[in-house]
Amino acid sequence: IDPPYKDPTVPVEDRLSILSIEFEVKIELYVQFYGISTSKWSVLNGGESAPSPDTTVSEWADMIDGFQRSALSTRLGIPIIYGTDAVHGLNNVYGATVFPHNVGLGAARDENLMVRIGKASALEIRATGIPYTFAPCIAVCRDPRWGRCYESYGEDTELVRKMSKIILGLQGVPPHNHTYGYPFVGTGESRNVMACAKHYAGDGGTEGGVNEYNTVASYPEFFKIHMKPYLDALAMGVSTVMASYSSWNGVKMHANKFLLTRVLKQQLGFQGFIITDWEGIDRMTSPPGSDYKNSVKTAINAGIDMVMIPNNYQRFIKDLSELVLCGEVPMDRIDDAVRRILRVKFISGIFDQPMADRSLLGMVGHEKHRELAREAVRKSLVLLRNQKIHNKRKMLPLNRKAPKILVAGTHANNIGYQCGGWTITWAGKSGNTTIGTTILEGIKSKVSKRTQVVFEEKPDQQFINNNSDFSYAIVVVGEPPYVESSGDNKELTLPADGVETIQNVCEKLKCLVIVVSGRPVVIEPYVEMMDALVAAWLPGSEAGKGIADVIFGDYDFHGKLPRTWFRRVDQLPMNWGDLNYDPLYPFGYGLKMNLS
Ligand SMILES: OC[C@@H]1[C@@H](O)[C@H](O)[C@@H](O)c2nc(-c3ccccc3)cn21
Repeated sequence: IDPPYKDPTVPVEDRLSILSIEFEVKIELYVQFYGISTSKWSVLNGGESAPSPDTTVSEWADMIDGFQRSALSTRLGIPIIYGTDAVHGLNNVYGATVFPHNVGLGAARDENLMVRIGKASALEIRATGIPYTFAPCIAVCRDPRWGRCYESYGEDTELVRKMSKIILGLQGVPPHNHTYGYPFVGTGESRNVMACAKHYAGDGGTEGGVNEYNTVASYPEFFKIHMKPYLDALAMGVSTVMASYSSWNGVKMHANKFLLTRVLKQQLGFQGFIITDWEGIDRMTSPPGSDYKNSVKTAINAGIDMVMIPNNYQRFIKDLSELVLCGEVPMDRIDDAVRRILRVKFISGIFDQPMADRSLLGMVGHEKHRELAREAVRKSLVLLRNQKIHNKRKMLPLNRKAPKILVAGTHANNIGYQCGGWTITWAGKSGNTTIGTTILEGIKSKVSKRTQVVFEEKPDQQFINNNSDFSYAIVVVGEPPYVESSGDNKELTLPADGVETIQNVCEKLKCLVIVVSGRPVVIEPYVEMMDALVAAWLPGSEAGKGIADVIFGDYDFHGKLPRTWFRRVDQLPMNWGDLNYDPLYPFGYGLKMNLS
């Protein structure tokens, strides 16, 4: 007969108490690490440690079910929770729907769309057997020089709070009388996943936008700008919160007992679990890991419940065991962490349905999800400039019956570029990295059969002079993919080949420039030569269809800037509401074509 804690009809808190007593040796903490698993631990893949890019969904499910079977075969049979960064769809898995990155969703400002994206993402995540995603990032990016600015919904806290509704799609909608701060995951047929509000807190406020650095602010300012989105996450029943690598006023977040325990757990009443970032304990010191045992003590006593350890988990267990045995980490701190993790595991349904639901395999990359992503692309585009041509009609919407058009630019025919970082691989890559529609393909499918579409990635002046019969040109340029610290950038200039293409094309032809980037970039010097300018952010796998829908006039523009578009980087940081606010285009700016 199964022990009572395995009986789904027993209330969660009772299952919790029964199982907690069952623990033979309580000092074995839940160690979140990659690779091997046992009953009390869990498993994850970081951005770069997923199986090979061409792993099929069913091979993912086989792998994770394999981990789970080993966990269930132990004495207590406590299932693991496998975590992954599905931050804009199931972005690790080839063929999954890749939604626009958060900066574009912030431009769309559509809360209902966020819930639908969360639901669709949860179905695709669940198809692999994964019950847990390290999303959403609810950072409030205050400086676009930060390499993770595209993971933030915008510079404005209230906008980020609204977009955090994706949690309701990922985890399901809790009942109206749900206890504030108590984890919620729907376990019905909707197939939800555990979410993770990250990175707590102030990750988007570091000085100079330097990743993992230091956010300087008074507590009222820090709370108002960076912590308020966590109030919404707790209200929606977010199951987990990830601590930030960064510091507040010089104190590492992973060591901050006031913010982790006093505020988040005690004042706000968060009853899920707090997880470190990857090697977050190691990075509490410089060089990383240089005072490891003391960092373990500080982090666990500060309120960390689960620890993400990709490699040397044996050292962690040894150090923590010694710290508990000699009383430097109290047993009731361990009990609290274990209860929180088990609570979330019970609530997630993983005890009752530990194995992958193979009936969901067809959900990955489903046409309905791609249509949803196409809608998200449409709504994320921001029209920044739309000039009259020869004092007649405006550049946009484009004439889909034009006899001959030029499509140019490094980002016109490149799935990897339009998806950005966190796509198949951690940093993302150039080329045909997954299934989707490039911007060139979208244009070709939208124009008339008689229209000749010429694609030239980097046309020189000779090419333009030899082809003066183009009706107009569409130039698609932007940033190459980047992730975390590799995206930190003080100049924020377009790559030289992008600037050259704009100049070569737009000086001679009527041109629409589409910028594919994770953030505003330097464009003021070139704007005057553009007849139209669209910010497309990092639109994902369905960029081609969504962009063509709008620039040819089937839909009007909807997006508004989720962040200030600066003139020069020496103005940064510069956010809506600052004194000396002198942007090229202000927060909230966005034109329409006013289609009749
Ligand atoms: O992928 C797991 C987590 C992710 O959820 C966090 O948002 C992110 O800060 C993060 N950085 C690394 C990571 C950074 C450098 C080297 C190796 C891994 C791993 N992770």
